[in-house]
Parts: sequence; C-alpha cells; structure tokens
Amino acid sequence: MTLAAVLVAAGSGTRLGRPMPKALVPLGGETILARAARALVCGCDARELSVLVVTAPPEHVAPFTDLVEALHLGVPTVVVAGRATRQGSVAAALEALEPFPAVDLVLVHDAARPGVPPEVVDRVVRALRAGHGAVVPAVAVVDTVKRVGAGDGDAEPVLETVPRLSLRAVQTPQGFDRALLERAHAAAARHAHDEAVAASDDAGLVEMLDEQVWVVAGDERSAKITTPRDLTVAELLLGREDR
Ligand SMILES: Nc1ccn([C@@H]2O[C@H](COP(=O)(O)OP(=O)(O)OP(=O)(O)O)[C@@H](O)[C@H]2O)c(=O)n1
Ligand SMILES: C[C@](O)(CO)[C@H](O)COP(=O)(O)O
Repeated sequence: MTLAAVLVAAGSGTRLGRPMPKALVPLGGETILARAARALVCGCDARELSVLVVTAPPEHVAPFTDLVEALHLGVPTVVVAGRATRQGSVAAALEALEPFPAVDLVLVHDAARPGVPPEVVDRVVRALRAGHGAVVPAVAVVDTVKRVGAGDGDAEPVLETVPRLSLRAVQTPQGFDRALLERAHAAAARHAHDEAVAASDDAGLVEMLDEQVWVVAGDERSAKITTPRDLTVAELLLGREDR
C-alpha cells in the first residue's frame, strides 16, 4: 500500500488576524507550516510516504515551495495553489496526485494543527492499513452541548440538550482510501452548482456517499490554531515542552 499526504495550508487566517497567511505565522521560532509539515511527515515515518502535497495561497506558491524544500523532509514534495475553500484546496491537491498512480492511501492534514503528535498520525495510518477506508482522529466533547433556535436579539432558545457521550470533536490528519476520497470530492463537485454540497471536513463528504467513517483516538495537542488565543496557547505549550 502506498501512502501520500496532503497538507492544506492555503488559508488566509482571517480569524487569526495577522498580515500574512496563517501558515507563515511564527510559532516557537519557526513557521506554523514548518512545524505542521515536519509533524505530519515524522508521524508517517518518511520511509512510508511516497509524496507530500502542500496547498499554498495562489500568490505564495514560490515562498511556500522554498520553505518546504528547506526543511529537507526526505519525501518528494509538490506545492500547488489552493482554492477559495478548504474543500477546494483538497480537490486541487488530489489533482496534483494524478502523476502518482501507485498511491492508494491519502492523509489530509490541516497546517493549522502543527502540534499533532506522531502517535495520532500512526493510529490513523494503522487503521487505514487495516482496511478502514476513511479514518478520523477525534477527542471526546467535554462541555454540555445544546441545540438552539433563532434568537430574539438578546438570547437564543434551547431546543434540546444533545447527549454528549457519543459525540466526538474531529481533528486531522484524516486518512482515506484514495479512490473513496476522490469519489467523495467528485460527487461534491458535481453537485456544487445545483445544491449546497459542502462539508467542513473530508470525512463529511465520504459520509454523504453513505460510506462508513471510523474514529481513532485524537489528542488535545492537535488542537487547531484558529484565533489569537489559540496561537498564544500553542506558544505556551511549546515553551513548557522545551523546559
Ligand atoms: N481555502 C482554503 C482554506 C483553508 N485551507 C486550510 O485548511 C486548514 C483549516 O482551515 P482554517 O483553520 O479555517 O484556516 P483559514 O481558512 O486560514 O482560517 P480563517 O477561516 O480564519 O481565514 C488550514 O490549514 C488552512 O490553511 C486551505 O488550504 N484552503
Ligand atoms: C477539518 C477540520 O479541522 C476538522 O475539525 C475542521 O473541520 C476545519 O474547519 P475550518 O473551519 O476549515 O477551520
């Protein structure tokens, strides 16, 4: 079985509010992109990985390429222009895999999750190799979760409390049988013009095909950097690891 990895890094980082793409924001003396790429490749075991595809904001393909090459990851790497949405960027990365017909398993990871520990990547790869066609890492939900209705301007009415025991907060890398992931993205693209077929993760597109998605244990260290507070927390955690 031949594994490829996709690192989606083409987002602008609007919610982080920095004057550069989120992937280029420094974290512990390196960029978020450098940390995420190394974490993903180390977790896979570079020897097992046949190609890494990185999506970059279209106007930053050249600097992203230089940055990734300078990491000497030991894996053939292709940097391609991302698209307007995360889903579109993953589709662009899948197209970039066309010259690699031997690839049959694909991991998709957010650059915005630079802290993913190698054991999480390993769990996803193992479950894939064991024959699960779509695998996501996830953690239990710790807060009480309520569904709400339309608010009156001051407050929103609670419709129900959702039992949380079986709820999971899903992370990346998400792993897929390549043919299944391509089928999921192709189906979403076919319907893009007549109905809203969008999912906030790739596994959601697989679910829309009525195919089974499997969950393995994620990790709090793999939290997504979305807001300035998330970046501060990530810096603090790195500082603690260094001590
Ligand atoms: N058009 C896009 C949008 C997002 N991503 C990537 O998908 C991951 C998850 O997206 P998110 O954390 O939401 O990043 P941004 O889109 O950059 O954030 P924001 O919504 O605040 O702009 C990130 O690694 C991001 O770079 C991407 O490759 N292409
Ligand atoms: C893919 C993801 O990280 C899984 O939790 C998440 O759905 C990405 O969401 P975003 O709004 O694109 O950051």
